Amino acid sequence: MPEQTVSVLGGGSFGTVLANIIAGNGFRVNFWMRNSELVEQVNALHENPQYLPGYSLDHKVHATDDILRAVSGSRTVFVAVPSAYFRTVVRKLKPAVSEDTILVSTTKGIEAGSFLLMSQILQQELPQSPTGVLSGPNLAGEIATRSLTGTVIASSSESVRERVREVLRSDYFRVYTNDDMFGVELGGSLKNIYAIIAGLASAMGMGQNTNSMLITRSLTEMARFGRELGADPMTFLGLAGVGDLIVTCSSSLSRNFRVGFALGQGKSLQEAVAELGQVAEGVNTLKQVKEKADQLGIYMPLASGLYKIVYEGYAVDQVISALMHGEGALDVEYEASRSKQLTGASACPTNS
Ligand SMILES: NC(=O)C1=CN([C@@H]2O[C@H](COP(=O)(O)OP(=O)(O)OC[C@H]3O[C@@H](n4cnc5c(N)ncnc54)[C@H](O)[C@@H]3O)[C@@H](O)[C@H]2O)C=CC1
Ligand SMILES: O=C(CO)COP(=O)(O)O
Repeated sequence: MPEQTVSVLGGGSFGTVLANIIAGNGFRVNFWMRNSELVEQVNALHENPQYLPGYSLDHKVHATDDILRAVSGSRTVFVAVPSAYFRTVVRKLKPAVSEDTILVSTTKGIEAGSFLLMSQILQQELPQSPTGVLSGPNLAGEIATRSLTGTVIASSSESVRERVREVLRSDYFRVYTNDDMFGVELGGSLKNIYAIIAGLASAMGMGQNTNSMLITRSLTEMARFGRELGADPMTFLGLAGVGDLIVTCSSSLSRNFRVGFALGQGKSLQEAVAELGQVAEGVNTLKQVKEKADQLGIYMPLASGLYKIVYEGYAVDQVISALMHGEGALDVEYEASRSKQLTGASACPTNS
């Protein structure tokens, strides 16, 4: 059987571990990145010294800076570039993809202005190709050390789900499936907001009680927002929802957590982002989600509180005090959602 080719676009840490898992499964991987100097280093050293120094890459990983060559002849293309550049990058693929090319986004962000998720951008720009979304508690640094990891491939197409499982599953990477692509993708984007809050709380010396409350209330808020936008709220109970929320709210490997931590140390957003030197998608996602929640009247006290701190200059203490003294709140919102169905009333009359 001839060697099959898979493409991975984006030479950051996640693109790098994905390329290596796929190559380890016997596929040739065309690994695209913009930076031609990095291409040479990756091909010569079999390592990505900028993003994952010391992590050996399979010899079936071939880096290139030619995006059309990277995708031609490939049936499956993973896109792992930051959301701010996603549309520009995928537009370039037009001449090289067809209805036989499966396109999978791994990017956990929301387009500014349009509120489109990355799979929706794929469908706009390359409507003939079937799409999927890969999401879950997948810190690249831990995948690189072969920590046992679970991920989710979400797509309405069974053949997309099956193909991605075939390409990615391995001894240390288990692939689950979900057909609620919108919910999975939204969960992956929303959790970055709450990871920033968890990082901030950690820098303030808060303990596990606080972290636990934050994660649980964040999950409520995410599911509430998702349900209003048409996601299946049950999706948030899976790996791409609560799973990813737990890991990014608990690990300093998360860039969003680290931005929050820097904010909690009293640094400005600009300082926090500059110090990170990589993309923390939650910074933009917060803006998009706050705007959407305001437009639709969705109650999001945690996201709104963070927005006040980050974008409106409120003192952290003032925001925390308002949250802690909020009006009575339900622990589990099942009753609230049921009463909404029965009465048509707002789903979220209570405070977080
Ligand atoms: N790093 C991680 O642990 C995980 C990341 N993700 C998601 O995957 C996406 C990619 O993340 P990472 O791989 O961590 O890398 P990253 O976000 O640091 O950057 C990815 C790559 O995109 C490139 N890039 C930057 N600007 C570009 C532009 N204008 N045009 C083309 N390429 C550009 C960078 O040079 C880098 O090679 C993010 O949206 C993230 O949410 C998902 C799961 C885990
Ligand atoms: O999404 C991730 C892990 O699942 C990575 O999180 P960060 O982008 O915060 O590093």
